[in-house]
Amino acid sequence: MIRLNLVVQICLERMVTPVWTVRALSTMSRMSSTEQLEVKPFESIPGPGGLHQWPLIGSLLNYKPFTRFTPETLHNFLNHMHDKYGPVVKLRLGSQVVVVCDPKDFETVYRNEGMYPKRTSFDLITAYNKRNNVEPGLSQLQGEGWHALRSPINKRLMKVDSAAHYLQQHNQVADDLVQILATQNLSPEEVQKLFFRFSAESLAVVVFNKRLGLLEENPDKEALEFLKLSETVMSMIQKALFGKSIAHRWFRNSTYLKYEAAQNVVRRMAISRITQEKVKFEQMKTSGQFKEDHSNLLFSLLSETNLTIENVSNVMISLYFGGTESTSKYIPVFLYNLAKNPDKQNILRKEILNCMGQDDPLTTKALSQMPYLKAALKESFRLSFPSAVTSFRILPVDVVLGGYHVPAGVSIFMFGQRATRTHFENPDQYLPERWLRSDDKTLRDPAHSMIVLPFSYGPRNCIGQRFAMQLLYLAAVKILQRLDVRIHQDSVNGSFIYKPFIQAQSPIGFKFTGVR
Ligand code: HEM
Repeated sequence: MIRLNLVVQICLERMVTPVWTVRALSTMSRMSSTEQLEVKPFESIPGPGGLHQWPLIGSLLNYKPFTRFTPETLHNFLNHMHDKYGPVVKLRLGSQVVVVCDPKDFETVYRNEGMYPKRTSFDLITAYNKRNNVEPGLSQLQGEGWHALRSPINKRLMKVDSAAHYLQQHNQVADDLVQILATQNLSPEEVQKLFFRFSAESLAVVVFNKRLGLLEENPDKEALEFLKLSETVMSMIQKALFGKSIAHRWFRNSTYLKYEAAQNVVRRMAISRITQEKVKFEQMKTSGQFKEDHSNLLFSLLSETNLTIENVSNVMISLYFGGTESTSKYIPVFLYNLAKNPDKQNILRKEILNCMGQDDPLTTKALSQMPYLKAALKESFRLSFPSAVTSFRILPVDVVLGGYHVPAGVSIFMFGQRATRTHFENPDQYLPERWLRSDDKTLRDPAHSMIVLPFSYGPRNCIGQRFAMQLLYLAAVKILQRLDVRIHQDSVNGSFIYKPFIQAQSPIGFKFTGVR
């Protein structure tokens, strides 16, 4: 029972897509009539049989004490399944799911997801919304309702320069982060918390139009309260996601009550801040100071006449929660790959110092001159994928995956992590060079564009990816500009788990020393 919940959810929220890898899907060839004749029936997809296919028990049998796997090592379990059964596997993971690991199959799934791609929503949030009469946010909605909310945000957030509007303020937040790392001797746990504060502070600039002061020596009481409650909200979602709470669906258990109490206050605080900004916005409009250029996300959404304060607040809360945990967890992973590979770190630092010196802020111009930085992050995504499964979809139509017929309505997991190993030479090495273009403009190590999709793909991909990339670039650039990053010998050695985003099994022991 416990695992059931986990299973469906585990993968659904972290599917990943970078702007740079997207290739036109129209290149996918249609199947010939001979190939269609060879399609094997759904029933013949290999996978564990017998009790393993039973609705409830089947899911439980995947994990400890029946196997060596846990929900946090789902990626290892899925690898084990593919080793045993091949590239298409049928499993019980909550419901019956089909897991695929061939990028050609990912392409087929994305190509057939339709206008309103479907992903299961978080049941804890759904329960809260229903009981409190709160309108669902982006990640909870499906169908036309999802599309109606996503469209106005999409046109703003997915613009090439959507994050750049906040770059100056984000530089300041990153400077504060580096100052703390350079001057304070923090424990691995404190460094991890610091990255959380960095992400929360940076996203607050976007969703509330102002800094909260979380990196100050003595942050203000309300800001700290907001941070603490945000942490409670996220840890309760995590608990429900991992099957440690299931009863919240039917009654207010302790996980639900903690979530509800924290979420009520977070919502109140968010609505109050956004209402204050609305007043400011109205004044700017009256005095003719407001320019309809969509670059300030909050003002721009407040200017939409069909969105209420409640709608705008819901969107902003979705962005804040969608972005803080994911980004803060990935910063140390990226740094870990650079710290473990000092030669690559030095190449990157050289590029940074060539483009912007030791004290300058990161600008869009400098960013455009840093191919190694982009390759370094992409290679980090390949080697240390942010989520156990790239993406998860329930399709509206039948498809053929790996030669098997998969009917509409079946849950499909796209297990990109396996592809990030099988499609590359020296897959366990951190080699940013594999993404650099050589003189003849061909990739040195060409790979299918559907393999490394940290933000998933298509109309339901990660809406905050430009912000995530900006913060990851900034954290790396600003830190390497001033500091050399190493790992304490006794610290983690590449052992990562997923909760639901990647994180080191225990906080990484970084050593930061000045490079001046
Ligand atoms: C390293 C950081 C991040 C990773 C790896 C990540 C990954 C993902 C993935 C994989 C999805 C599901 C996409 C799909 O099903 O196709 C998603 C959805 C989402 N992400 Fe992110 N994300 C990150 C940062 C952010 C940030 C910074 C924000 C906000 C500013 C954000 C907001 C959201 C929202 C609101 C959704 C739901 C979109 C929808 O259902 O329409 N994420 N993210």
